[in-house]
Amino acid sequence: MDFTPPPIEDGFTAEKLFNQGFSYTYDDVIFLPHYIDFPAEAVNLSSRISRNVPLSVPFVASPMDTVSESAMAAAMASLGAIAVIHSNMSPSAQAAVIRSAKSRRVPILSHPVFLPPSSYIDSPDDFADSPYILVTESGDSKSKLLGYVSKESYTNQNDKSLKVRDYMAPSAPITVPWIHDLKEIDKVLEEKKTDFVGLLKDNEVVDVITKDEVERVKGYPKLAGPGSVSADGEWMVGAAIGTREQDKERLEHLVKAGVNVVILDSSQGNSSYQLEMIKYVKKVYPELDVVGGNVVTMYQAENLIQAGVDGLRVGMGSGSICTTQEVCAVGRGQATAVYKVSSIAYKSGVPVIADGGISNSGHIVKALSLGASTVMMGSFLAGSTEAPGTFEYQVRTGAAQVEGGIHGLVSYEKKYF
Ligand SMILES: NC(=O)C1=CN([C@@H]2O[C@H](COP(=O)(O)OP(=O)(O)OC[C@H]3O[C@@H](n4cnc5c(N)ncnc54)[C@H](O)[C@@H]3O)[C@@H](O)[C@H]2O)C=CC1
Ligand SMILES: O=c1[nH]c(=O)c2[nH+]cn([C@@H]3O[C@H](COP(=O)(O)O)[C@@H](O)[C@H]3O)c2[nH]1
Ligand SMILES: [K+]
Repeated sequence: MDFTPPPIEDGFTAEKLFNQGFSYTYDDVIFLPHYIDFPAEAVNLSSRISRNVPLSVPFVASPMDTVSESAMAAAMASLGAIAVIHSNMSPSAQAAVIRSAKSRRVPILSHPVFLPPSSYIDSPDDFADSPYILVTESGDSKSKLLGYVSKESYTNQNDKSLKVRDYMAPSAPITVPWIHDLKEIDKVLEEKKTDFVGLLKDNEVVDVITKDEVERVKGYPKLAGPGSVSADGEWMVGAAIGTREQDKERLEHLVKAGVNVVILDSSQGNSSYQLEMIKYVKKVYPELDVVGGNVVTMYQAENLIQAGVDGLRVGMGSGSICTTQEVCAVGRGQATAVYKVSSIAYKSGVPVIADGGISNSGHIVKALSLGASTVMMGSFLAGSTEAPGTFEYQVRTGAAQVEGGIHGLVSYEKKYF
């Protein structure tokens, strides 16, 4: 950068601000504007959730049962981000969620509905949130496709006493292999002049993708990189485990399902239990990245780094529904926690996940500018999965805004408040 800033000390450097004994949350601090000498598009958001797991977009969906299961994991991976599957389910169920997310190629959430030919449709609700009902020989996703009924043809159908076979579209819907990505699906929709296709995996219809959905997702702001695809060409998925004996068996299931990074899910990560688990993972699965936490102090972080973690999850009491500070009287303002832990983690090449308390893209810019490599979100993402598809848009506009936001900051040599 050819611009040399004028020697005017104005505001506080981060070094000074975060060493006065106070603890700041994101909303207690704001950066001073500086000098811009590159376009927002020049900001590259690609990052790493842990030492060896790269992301095109620095967002991580939190291991919460209201946030991260297969739909969120597929959507995050397709956007170049990642989700961490929660562990409030059996090990085999958690492994199945990982497999289902890794076996998709489109970020569109669909829940296909199937009926046998001799059944009736009683109300539009029978369509659930799918615009089509597929008619198959035995009414399930694995049997022969016979035809389909669209929601509007059902509502226009005046004689509701008819069986679906009497008014279904006679031609079986077009199907394509599940491994088709959006571009390939779009081509088939054009060529076959159809409004939707079924995705077939081992002769089972696993998804129904409509033209409208493809148009909607295509319209999103461009994203920096490809989806977060692992070396084996599959989408990347994370998973949370605890630090008890039975979590070692859980981990075995997850590794077999292809998990790419495992997060030790604890409100206080600096414990003998977690140190043991970190050493266990590094010994038994040296190829697997393990993230330790949660931590908020340099001492906690140092212990986990010495034990061999590949990432640190930072936050105590920072989550929107977090009760740690009220319940246990421990925690730290998230801006201070991220700044302090990042200030030593980067010396060991350990990426920091700023976990919790994100409710707007300004918080994301702050977390990343204070030293985090990625931000982990729960409530900011949870609301969007109700309306399938808003989630992708939220992340994409978040990424675009963050590109813009960081744009004004990274031109700093040091950060001023
Ligand atoms: N920032 C925050 O406040 C965070 C809160 N959480 C939430 O808290 C939930 C669980 O966190 P924790 O209760 O801390 O779970 P935890 O599993 O870390 O601890 C639960 C209790 O079990 C004990 N324990 C853990 N491993 C043990 C072992 N091997 N042998 C004997 N005792 C052992 C712990 O000391 C603790 O008393 C997470 O699933 C998440 O929902 C999670 C992360 C961050
Ligand atoms: O004390 C807690 N009790 C809980 O039940 C709980 N659930 C989630 N979390 C933590 O909050 C983070 C998500 O925070 P946001 O919703 O603000 O993104 C998550 O990533 C967690 O760190 C919890 N903390
Ligand atoms: K939290």
